[in-house]
Amino acid sequence: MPHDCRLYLMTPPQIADLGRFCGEFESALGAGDIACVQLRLKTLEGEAVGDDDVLAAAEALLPIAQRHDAAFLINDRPDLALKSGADGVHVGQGDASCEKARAALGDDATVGVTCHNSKHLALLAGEAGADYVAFGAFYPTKTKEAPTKAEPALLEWWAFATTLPSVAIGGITPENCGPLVRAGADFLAVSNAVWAHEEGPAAAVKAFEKAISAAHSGKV
Ligand SMILES: Cc1ncc(COP(=O)(O)OP(=O)(O)O)c(N)n1
Ligand SMILES: Cc1nc(C(=O)O)sc1CCOP(=O)(O)O
Ligand SMILES: [Mg+2]
Repeated sequence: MPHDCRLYLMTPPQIADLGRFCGEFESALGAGDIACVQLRLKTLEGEAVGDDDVLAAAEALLPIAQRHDAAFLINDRPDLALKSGADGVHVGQGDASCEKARAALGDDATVGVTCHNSKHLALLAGEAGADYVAFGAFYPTKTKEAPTKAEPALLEWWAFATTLPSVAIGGITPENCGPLVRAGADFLAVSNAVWAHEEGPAAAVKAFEKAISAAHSGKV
């Protein structure tokens, strides 16, 4: 039987109304087991998101994540992770290096690294001290223009070859997550499938839990 796979929730790239979003965030986290949250704010009407916006969102969301025992990571910026008191940071290949993020945040912080569909990048990230490696995109995604396409076989190989946790990302939904769970993904990183779910984020989280559990028990 595959080991447990858990949800890793990414915020939407834009949060227009932080007060309202806090309610949705609380309802998603209250609906099931979410291991980790990533605050991933990107451009708003073509304008780069300001540091103050990230810090304000972190200040509002971090206590909610803590109440629900979810680790809270900041995307891209080790400096803002440090300032906000987050548990860690997720860095991509064009962001600060894993080593720099670790030096800024210390040994206890969580540092995750984007590795696209590359065993080589993932092995380098592991050597550099990453706490997890992220592979993607597994499915077409509306959230960003993903530069690479990854296959479940990569997750299988990773789980066989190493003990470092893997995160699968990109267009993952309750309906398509089964092969990733069965391939040994430790975490499913999801955004649009939760925030744009027609019955709301709590229903989405419950649907993911059901689908993960069905995949573990071999029903899909
Ligand atoms: C868990 C996780 N995996 C991959 C990414 C993508 O990071 P990156 O390539 O730096 O792209 P942006 O998210 O910065 O657009 C991620 N954020 N989280
Ligand atoms: C942020 C991100 N990175 C990806 C990668 O392939 O590295 S795919 C992606 C988008 C994830 O959001 P959704 O669940 O809405 O598809
Ligand atoms: Mg990045």
